[in-house]
Amino acid sequence: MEILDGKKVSNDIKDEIAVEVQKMKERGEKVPHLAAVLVGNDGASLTYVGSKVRACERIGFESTLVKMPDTTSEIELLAKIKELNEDDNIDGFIVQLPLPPQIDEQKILLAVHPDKDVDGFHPMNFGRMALEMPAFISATPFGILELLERYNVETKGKHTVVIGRSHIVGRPISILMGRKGSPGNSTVTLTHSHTQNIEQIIAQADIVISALGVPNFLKAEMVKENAVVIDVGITRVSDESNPKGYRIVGDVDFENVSKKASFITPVPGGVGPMTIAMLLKNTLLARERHQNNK
Ligand SMILES: Nc1nc(=O)c2c([nH]1)NC[C@@H]1CN(c3ccc(C(=O)N[C@@H](CCC(=O)O)C(=O)O)cc3)C=[N+]21
Repeated sequence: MEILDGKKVSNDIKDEIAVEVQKMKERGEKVPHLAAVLVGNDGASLTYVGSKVRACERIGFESTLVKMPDTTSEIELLAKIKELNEDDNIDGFIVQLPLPPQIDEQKILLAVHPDKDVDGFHPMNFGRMALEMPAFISATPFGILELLERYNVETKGKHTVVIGRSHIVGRPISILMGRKGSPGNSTVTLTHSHTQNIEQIIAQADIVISALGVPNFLKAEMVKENAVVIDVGITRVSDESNPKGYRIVGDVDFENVSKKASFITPVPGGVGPMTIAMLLKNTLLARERHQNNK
């Protein structure tokens, strides 16, 4: 069994990006600038956005954190998005999800200019991704592809079973794994809450991607010998012995599944850190495209 070390690979990617930033500086070019909009003060969202901003600092990007109160109206958020769309200093931005209930998420995602949509959540980018056109690929699925590629995990002709059909992970990764090229060329089954005989389907998988958010869902008995197991679950469970008062757990019973898997991602330290690295990669791409369009 080999661990797909997202922590290490994400650090490698950040180092690679830092080299590119240094070259930009030497050419006298403006460095990439990422903005993140955070509405409200959800604890987990604050943590993630904080990590994104810190990562920007580390690699030499500029970053802006826009904090808005949880009473923000849809109109106010749309006005902020318009401002960021028009601000030539900002190469890319994200609106951290989830949003408070008074705000319609779909309206917000549609308002982000596709060229600045480094989350890849706009239907234009999703559609371009599905059609194998150049696009911003959302960071979590992009991170999974990058991990598979860097560890030379064969995906061609393999049966990939995706568990969960969320718009930000399950659905896009099910499309990406079946696209032409490498990683890709996989035969994909997308499973969800209405899937019948899900255990029989998972048992046939060469690659299992679990994006469910149910701790310990995937047990050793459920997976085929030598399967590749990607754990996208991140659930906070309270833990008094941890200084933070919680720890994060994945969907996979790592201790037992790892004995059977050929490759497996840990939680923490697997897909999570890759998400941040690929967001930075998308921001670098946005900067380069922006530069070339001038
Ligand atoms: N507009 C938007 N874009 C996102 O990309 C987005 C979002 N909204 N909302 C929430 C999810 C979740 N997400 C994570 C990012 C990093 C870790 C991460 O670094 N996890 C660490 C541990 C972090 C911890 O200790 O909590 C790990 O798995 O090792 C996890 C989850 C991005 N998301």
